[in-house]
Amino acid sequence: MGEHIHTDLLVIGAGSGGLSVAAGAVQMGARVVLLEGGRMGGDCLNRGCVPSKALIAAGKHAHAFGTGTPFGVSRAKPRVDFARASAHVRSVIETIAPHDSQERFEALGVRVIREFGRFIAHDTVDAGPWRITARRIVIATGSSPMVPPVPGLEAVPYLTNESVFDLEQRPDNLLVIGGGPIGLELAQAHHRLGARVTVLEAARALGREDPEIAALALARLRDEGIDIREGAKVTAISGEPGAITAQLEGGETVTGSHLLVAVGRKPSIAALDLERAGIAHDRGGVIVDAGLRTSNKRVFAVGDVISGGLQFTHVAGYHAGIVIRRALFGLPARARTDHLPRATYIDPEIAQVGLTEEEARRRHGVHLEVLRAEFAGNDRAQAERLTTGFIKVLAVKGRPVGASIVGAQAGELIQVWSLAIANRLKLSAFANMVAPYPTLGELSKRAAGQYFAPRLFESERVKRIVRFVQRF
Ligand SMILES: Cc1cc2nc3c(=O)[nH]c(=O)nc-3n(C[C@H](O)[C@H](O)[C@H](O)COP(=O)(O)OP(=O)(O)OC[C@H]3O[C@@H](n4cnc5c(N)ncnc54)[C@H](O)[C@@H]3O)c2cc1C
Ligand SMILES: NC(=O)c1ccc[n+]([C@@H]2O[C@H](COP(=O)([O-])OP(=O)(O)OC[C@H]3O[C@@H](n4cnc5c(N)ncnc54)[C@H](O)[C@@H]3O)[C@@H](O)[C@H]2O)c1
Repeated sequence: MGEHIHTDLLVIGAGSGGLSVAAGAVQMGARVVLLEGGRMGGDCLNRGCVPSKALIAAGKHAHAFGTGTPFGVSRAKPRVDFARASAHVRSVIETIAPHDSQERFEALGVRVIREFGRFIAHDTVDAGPWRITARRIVIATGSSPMVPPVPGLEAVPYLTNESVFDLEQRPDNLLVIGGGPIGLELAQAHHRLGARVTVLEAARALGREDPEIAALALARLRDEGIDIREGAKVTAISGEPGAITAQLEGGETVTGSHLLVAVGRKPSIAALDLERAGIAHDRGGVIVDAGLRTSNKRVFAVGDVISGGLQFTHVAGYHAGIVIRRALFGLPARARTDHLPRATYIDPEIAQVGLTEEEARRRHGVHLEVLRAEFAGNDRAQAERLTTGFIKVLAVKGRPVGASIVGAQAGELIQVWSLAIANRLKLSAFANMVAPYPTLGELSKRAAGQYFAPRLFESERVKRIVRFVQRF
């Protein structure tokens, strides 16, 4: 047995959530121990956001060879060196890695132990030869790819987000099971780098998004040549390396050289022995209250491991702030969800914050006003021929309660709406703002303007006032 460590805060997992908790807490003077059994940086850095966005960027360069004609730049067939694209992905990870590294965290004063942890008591965790007893413990163990119980799947080589970024050779014909953000981002990136891609989605692709937004995005992906099949339930898998066949309900079969499974996530809790610490959980993960506290009062959870939570890096970071306030300062901080944005980095990009139109209509009924601005009506979008897309703002009594965007830079454009919803700003805040011309950002002002236009331009009262003032 190694050392028995006593500390203020023990963080289990050094991914987006755990690193943020550890960095914040140690800089505020707490004694912090951080456990990481795998790679520092967790999924986002090593197998998630960072490699996927890097591969998408490579795909964008290849795609640009075919889109210049309207600008007077003739099309050409790109020669893609997939191994170099992979090297680019690795080098982006390596460049960012020092920020999440053991060295950096040790320099901050965190005691980093590279072992998997498991509870042995309410306040104590074993990790390799170490035993750690802590006043507060944060579970930040994240999630791993869910593998559906499809007969035959285990007998063929299949890829997940844990292996797909290690490919050195382009898959010629990629089958993707799952039409969520992981499936579609990776489908488009590989397609642009020269793969044939078929997406098999059991229900509706982009099923969480506003249906109008999903429809527009999916139409574009299909136009590009990606075969997206919805309502395509895979009932069996067979084959061998290089020729894998998915059988669909109804009997149809689809064959590809590679298979990527992207059907959602399962929480990483199996090895934690949560029962030993009296921590309630279900299939979705660790159960927490609004303050992110588990059924064990000294234990909190952040990020993907939370049951029913939103699984994004920025959400894990937001959770970290709540836990620091509660665990270190005893403040009654509570996690909100109404202001949390998300973006899916397909082209056209999709972004959402707050309620969708459907949700807003259900909650606010006749009080809901839907404000829109089309990319085609924006001068910068015209200049760049980025005219596919729109922004939809859901407004109630002069305030935004949600915004949905599809189109170029949606993830950037959503941010003013995140700011507005987080701070309960009124739409008049957008009217007061001046946006530089010509920018896509003017779309937000245009959408907000839709709220005031009928009130100003169609109001008999306003017209009477103007006529009256003009007499003097
Ligand atoms: C392909 C893909 C693309 C994505 N793209 C985006 C994106 O663009 N934007 C976005 O916001 N989100 C994205 N995500 C989601 C994002 O990666 C996660 O939401 C985020 O990583 C969650 O952070 P976390 O800290 O909860 O967990 P993780 O980052 O998974 O970290 C958990 C860590 O805990 C460690 N661990 C597990 N069990 C133990 C244990 N018992 N003891 C010690 N250590 C343990 C693991 O090794 C891991 O390092 C993407 C995910 C994937 C898979
Ligand atoms: N841009 C981003 O921020 C980003 C990118 C990737 C992932 N993520 C995060 O990771 C999470 C997981 O992503 P995901 O795409 O794996 O999951 P998801 O749950 O969002 O989508 C999975 C899809 O697979 C389908 N599916 C499930 N079982 C199936 C089956 N047997 N056959 C065919 N289809 C099936 C579902 O209907 C669903 O549409 C996301 O919810 C998100 O939080 C975020």
